[in-house]
Amino acid sequence: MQNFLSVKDAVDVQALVKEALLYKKTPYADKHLGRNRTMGLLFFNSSLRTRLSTQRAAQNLGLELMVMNVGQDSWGLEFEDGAIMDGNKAEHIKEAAPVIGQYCDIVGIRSFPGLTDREEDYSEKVISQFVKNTGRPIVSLESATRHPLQSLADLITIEELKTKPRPKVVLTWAPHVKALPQAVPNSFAEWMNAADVDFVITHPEGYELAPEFVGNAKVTHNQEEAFKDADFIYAKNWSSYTKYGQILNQDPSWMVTMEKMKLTNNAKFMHCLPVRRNIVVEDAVLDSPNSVVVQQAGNRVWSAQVVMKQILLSII
Ligand SMILES: CCC[C@H](NC(C)=O)C(=O)O
Ligand SMILES: NC(=O)OP(=O)(O)O
Repeated sequence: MQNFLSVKDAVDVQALVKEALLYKKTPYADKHLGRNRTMGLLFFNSSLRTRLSTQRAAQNLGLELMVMNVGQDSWGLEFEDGAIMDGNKAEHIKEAAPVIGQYCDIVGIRSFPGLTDREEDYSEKVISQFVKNTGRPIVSLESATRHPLQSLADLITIEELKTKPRPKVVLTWAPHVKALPQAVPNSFAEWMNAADVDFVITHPEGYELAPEFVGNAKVTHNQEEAFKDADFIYAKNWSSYTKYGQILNQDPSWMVTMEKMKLTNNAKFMHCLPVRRNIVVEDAVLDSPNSVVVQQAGNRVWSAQVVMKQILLSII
């Protein structure tokens, strides 16, 4: 595994899930694999789960760690080719990335989209420049259009909790007070399309995701219809892709409630977190035994650990 940017970097998705579940039972099985190796974690944006779970996974593999908040701890970085750097960016990615590559054997990058220029965001301008210039394997800690470590953890959770060979999994849009990226739903959709699940996406009109992520999923604007007989409900807000970065709808009727969960086949409730209680989902659902959001977040360690193992095996 050269880089981990999307499901395409997982040669065998099911094998990755099985290895991750094995790590869950034996977390220190490869405790020395990362000995004398260093991983750098660069955050352009906030994080709790990604920041802590990737550090724990690295520790389980004996990796040394460096963590940096880009822009606060380091210089502001310029990504424009040919830029005349007379603004507030002190360093160009063409220097910063290879220098980081001098210190780190693997580099994780979190960089959210700007949500104003769709072409720029969907070209993955930031993470692709790190891939081009660092000279080391790059792991996405959520990029402009994907969040693969989250999606692998989501699939691990579904695999360990499913009660039938091919569960019905529903990705439902839910309201939010801010315009959020499409990265999590995009990534969840492409991993579900790569898994053996009956996958349904439901959202209001105007929130269609990019076709390359929707794939063969069934799509409906009727949320109640989608919830019928579902085994997993995955709630997430995202801003419009078609009217890029806009909030078109804050209709509270799309919030996930116990009433709606009663339409399902006793479904588990999933969310990548952080979640806005009583905006995205009502307290009663999050506080019910059907909510698996904490177990799902715990699986981020095994998701990161199995990816780091694959990357380490490619550089040792
Ligand atoms: C893991 C989710 C990170 C981010 N969420 C927020 C609230 O910014 C998002 O929606 O992409
Ligand atoms: N789900 C997730 O990636 O959480 P953080 O943004 O807190 O890392």
